[in-house]
Amino acid sequence: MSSREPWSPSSWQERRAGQQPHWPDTGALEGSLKTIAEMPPLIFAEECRSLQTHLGQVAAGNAFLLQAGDCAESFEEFSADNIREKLRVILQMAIILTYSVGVPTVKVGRMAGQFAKPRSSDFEKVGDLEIPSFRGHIVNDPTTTEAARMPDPERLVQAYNQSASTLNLLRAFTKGGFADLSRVHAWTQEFVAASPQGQRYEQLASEIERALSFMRACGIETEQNASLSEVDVFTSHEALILGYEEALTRKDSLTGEWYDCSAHMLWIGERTRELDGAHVEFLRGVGNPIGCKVGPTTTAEYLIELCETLNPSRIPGRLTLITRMGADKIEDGLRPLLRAVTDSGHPVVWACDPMHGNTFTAPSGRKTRHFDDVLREIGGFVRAHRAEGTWPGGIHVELTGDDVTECLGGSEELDDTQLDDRYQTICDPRLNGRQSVDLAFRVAELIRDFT
Ligand SMILES: O=C[C@H](O)[C@H](O)COP(=O)(O)O
Ligand SMILES: C=C(OP(=O)(O)O)C(=O)O
Repeated sequence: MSSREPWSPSSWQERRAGQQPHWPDTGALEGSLKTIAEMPPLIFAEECRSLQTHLGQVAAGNAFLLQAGDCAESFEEFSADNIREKLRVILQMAIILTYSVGVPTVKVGRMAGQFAKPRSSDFEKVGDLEIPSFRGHIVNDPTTTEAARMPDPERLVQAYNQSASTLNLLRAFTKGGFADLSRVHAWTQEFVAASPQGQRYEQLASEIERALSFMRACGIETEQNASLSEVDVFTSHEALILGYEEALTRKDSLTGEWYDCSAHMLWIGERTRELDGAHVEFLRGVGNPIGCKVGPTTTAEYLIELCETLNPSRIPGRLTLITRMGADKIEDGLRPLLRAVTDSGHPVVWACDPMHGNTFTAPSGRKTRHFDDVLREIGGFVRAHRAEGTWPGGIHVELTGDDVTECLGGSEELDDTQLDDRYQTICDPRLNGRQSVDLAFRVAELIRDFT
């Protein structure tokens, strides 16, 4: 099929592209895309190859993937504090997983480019009016007026600029001392510290601190050791707006391969994963590690064809299959897929997105998810892997470092009446800092029992 046909950064344009905005002014769109095409790449190809090597370790069962961050990044909630708080919670979760499971955690943020949202409907009803749906700040504004929802190509350039600044700070934090293991206590936020999971984290942090002191007492240099003082946090987003992705696709001078330089890893969403569609066509040709969401309607035949199309050379770490079936469907739905992919010999990373199959509207009218469903989906995912003898390679979650009230449950037993307190997401509900740390401990237990 298409995987054998010639590919170019624009060959997706000959395919059907779902979920694309209806830009009203094509001249302005072309202008923005030209501007972006002349901008420097956001990432280097070599970093993508490094991530692919790490993910190859996940595929082989020797590491665990934590892919986490915002549902949709916001132009308005853009600040150093915001980036730092998100990084803090990712570092906390990663250290919990690494320490408790005993394998390296590969950290990939839904950050520095996660702006575009696919929607179930092109329109939203507001009173008697039907206005275009909000599709993420890279496209339009969430305010419920026709004018605000008009796609604006200037936003593509703003998304590029915000991604560049976010990545810049992320690199500074991860390589400049903030992520040093000796600061493990400092990653806890005040509102998390007082909670039971915050205290559990403090205990783990103290154990790590004691281990570091012990290493120093034995004469092992811990201070100048890059593997203890720096971390790699890679970036990722859904490659949804294909004009934007094409504008950032560059040929690597070292290998002659094409890379989508908007992020280290890109994924295809559940709504745009048709085998002959534009999103699969675009991503099959770039050298980045890529992901694809795997929803409850996925068949084994489809999945094998997808693997053949996206990873014909069967490179470990190239392809991550991110299941999102819902807590009730995952265990039975996943097992035949695990069997088929294993039989085909494709070396994939299996990751569990326990968020997108468990969204519902609460009586208050708020879109939400329950912490228990999130945990149940991961439990089913792990059980399916145990039954089939495969490695439950990672989790993919929507979270924020802030003290939001968007997902129900968790140790604070957040209920529907509290959702309005601090419901700040611009699209889907995210786990708050406490729920995220709690989840990391629970996942670590599940995986530790597995090994
Ligand atoms: O985040 C994912 C999707 O964009 C979102 O779940 C779609 O939501 P909708 O069903 O409200 O359009
Ligand atoms: C839209 C998303 O997920 P899905 O494609 O699985 O619905 C997402 O991860 O933001």
